[in-house]
Amino acid sequence: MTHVLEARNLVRDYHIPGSLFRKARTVHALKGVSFSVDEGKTLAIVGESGCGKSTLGRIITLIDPATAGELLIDGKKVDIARDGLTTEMRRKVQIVFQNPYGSLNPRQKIGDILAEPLVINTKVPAAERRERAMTMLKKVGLEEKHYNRYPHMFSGGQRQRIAIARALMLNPKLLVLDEPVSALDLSVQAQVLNLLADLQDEFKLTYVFISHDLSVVRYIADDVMVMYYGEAVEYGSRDEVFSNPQHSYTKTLFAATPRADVASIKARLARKNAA
Ligand SMILES: Nc1ncnc2c1ncn2[C@@H]1O[C@H](COP(=O)(O)OP(=O)(O)OP(=O)(O)O)[C@@H](O)[C@H]1O
Repeated sequence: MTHVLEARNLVRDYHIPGSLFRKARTVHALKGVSFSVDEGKTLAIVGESGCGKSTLGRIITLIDPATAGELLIDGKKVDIARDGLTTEMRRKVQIVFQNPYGSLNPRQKIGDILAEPLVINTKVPAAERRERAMTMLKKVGLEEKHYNRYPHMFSGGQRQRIAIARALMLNPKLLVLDEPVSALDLSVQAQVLNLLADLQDEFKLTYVFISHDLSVVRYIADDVMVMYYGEAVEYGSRDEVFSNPQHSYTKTLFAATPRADVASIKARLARKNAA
């Protein structure tokens, strides 16, 4: 079976120019990271701040280039230097960021926010754009009456639903979710995680879920990759990694994390495991 996403030995260096007070230096943000994700599955990428999670997310989403390595999306090799990237390839991968306040244009109505990816990337006529935006609003648990409202009129959880809806407008295969629930209250986190699980089932979506929160990862992930200073120090199925962490960093990380599972998260996990 072809993986929806495969990374082989991805490397990313950042060159920081020198100044009067400091020598030029290179930050090795990713030091050769390899993994794959199959259709409909979720790979969680965990690690503390600065370990390279977001750098990896930006490379997978084709926002940033890698310095070396190979990236395959849906079996097709991506030019990691980004030259010659096709629109089709870009449409297959979308990203949802942590901050639903910052990622939506405050001056745009929700309907226009959702239609924008279609305006930029397709020739879909206006009436159909409106219809597709309305349909997507309902898929993420919002209503038609929200179409003409502005982002500031929504709660944090609703805004994250809007960001998810926008990411799905081009029917991507892969969603990179960069700390998508970290800014939300615990009960709202559970609702958004359940929505993501439902959308994954419905659209056979593949997720790369970037998080520092192990209770969330435990709920959402099929596989887990633990990163530490730009390296994958642990990579395996969720159960393997959680029940038998190998690396000393992972053991410390797990020991330091409170088990704050929400009741509804547990219920959903039980349903997922029983399926
Ligand atoms: N544009 C950049 N220029 C220089 N260094 C960078 C840049 N982006 C990231 N880095 C460095 O690369 C390393 C990895 O950063 P990255 O943001 O990927 O980590 P992270 O695990 O996502 O952290 P956080 O959770 O805080 O976002 C860090 O040392 C960071 O300082």
